[in-house]
Amino acid sequence: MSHSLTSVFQKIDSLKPQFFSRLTKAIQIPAVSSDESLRSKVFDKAKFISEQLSQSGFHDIKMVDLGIQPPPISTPNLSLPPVILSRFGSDPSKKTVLVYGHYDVQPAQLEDGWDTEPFKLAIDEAKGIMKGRGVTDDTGPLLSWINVVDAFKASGQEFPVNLVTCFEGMEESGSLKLDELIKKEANGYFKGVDAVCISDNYWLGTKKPVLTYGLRGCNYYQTIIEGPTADLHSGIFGGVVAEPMIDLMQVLGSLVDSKGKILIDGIDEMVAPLTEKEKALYKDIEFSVEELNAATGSKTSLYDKKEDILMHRWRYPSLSIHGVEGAFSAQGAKTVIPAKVFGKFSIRTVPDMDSEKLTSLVQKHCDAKFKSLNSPNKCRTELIHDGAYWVSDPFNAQFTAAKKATKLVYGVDPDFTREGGSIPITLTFQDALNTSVLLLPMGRGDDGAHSINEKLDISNFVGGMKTMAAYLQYYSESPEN
Ligand SMILES: NCC(=O)N[C@@H](Cc1c[nH]cn1)C(=O)O
Ligand SMILES: [Zn+2]
Ligand SMILES: [Zn+2]
Repeated sequence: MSHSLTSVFQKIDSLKPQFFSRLTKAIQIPAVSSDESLRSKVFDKAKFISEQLSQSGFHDIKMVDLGIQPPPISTPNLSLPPVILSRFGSDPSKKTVLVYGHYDVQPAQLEDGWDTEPFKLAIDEAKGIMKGRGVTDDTGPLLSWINVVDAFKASGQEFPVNLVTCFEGMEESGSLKLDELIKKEANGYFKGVDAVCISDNYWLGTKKPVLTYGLRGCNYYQTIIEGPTADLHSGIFGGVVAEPMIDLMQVLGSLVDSKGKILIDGIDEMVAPLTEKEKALYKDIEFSVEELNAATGSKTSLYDKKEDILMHRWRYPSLSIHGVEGAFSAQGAKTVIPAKVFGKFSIRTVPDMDSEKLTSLVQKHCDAKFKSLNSPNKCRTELIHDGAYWVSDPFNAQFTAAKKATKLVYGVDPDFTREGGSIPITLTFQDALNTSVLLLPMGRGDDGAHSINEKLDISNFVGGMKTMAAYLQYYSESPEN
């Protein structure tokens, strides 16, 4: 290892208490982008992050206002959270790396089944884990870029690249309007960016580090069914009015079967065929059905073979039903007929699916199913947001640098994986900035992102920061862009 990286790694180890403290302060802000009542908290977290950037010596810090959130939305004139742009260094002789992350988080409540308060970071050094909403997705990795700068500075080593940050607060809600900003700033704030790195996904399993070159996209829908003008007593009106929830259950139930097969006509035809070359890639990836079962805490896998699991996570679409707004969902036994219900579902998209065509197939399917019910209620299905899939070629300078960095930190070559989740803005970065994008995950496949008891292993936090540092160093030394 080069002398400079040795001393940076030592600083990453010795600054750990400061990094814990920074993470603790960030996690306690409930920056849930999907909860309109918590929007001010998302703004508070943006402010906290900009203060951290400033304290660590970043400059040209801009809190970019993206305006008002577009519909569908319940709160009128709700402002979108700012995008935080900043720089560390502007030396024309160095390469420039843009790092993207998101500071918003998924909702979380103790009652959902968390062992500890979700918005209070629980650090268990004995077990080697930290628990809290956002710790792995994506607050921990986002702050790590700032931590890495601190470690270089404390070690007295020159920072190897110019760093540009693009941190957003709406990723968990579709990255609304970020597209426009990136296109607008491609020749402005982002001019001269050589590479984009995103740390916002996970290792496939729990042992082997990975580098990621593909993501599925996500089209998120709601089917709205309305009838009575107000919720009704089911003893008085049950059996004599058409109930929106009964209609909705049938529409939602017609979308997918229990084996995960999507029942909407025309979708299979849009999926790129599997080639022999691609098929061969799956066999060398380290993963098993046992790892999947361990991550879900159950034996509910639809497939036994590794190849089937990976293909259905990475290269085939899936449809998930998430919940119903407007319906009774609390404890107890409320005898209500909900008057207006919003059924939420999403489709993870893959090459070569077209978002607009998909939406028209989904609407056609839902309309036809509802019509077949002969209900007097009203039904419509709308797209809430969509985000593109992304698949790239992992044989370039930054993947090579990240591979070398991973080997240095973890002692093994990483697997090259795709991801079942989505980061809507990835393709926009690649196209608008005309650069390669690297996904450099920090956490493990069993971290529980979006779930209860979200965690990040301390070894992954520290190892992840060292990998980031070494990747930047090696990329800066690469003869190619
Ligand atoms: N860590 C990435 C992530 O969790 N992404 C979200 C993004 C999203 C939200 N709605 C649509 N896409 C994901 O669910 O994959
Ligand atoms: Zn994320
Ligand atoms: Zn997420």
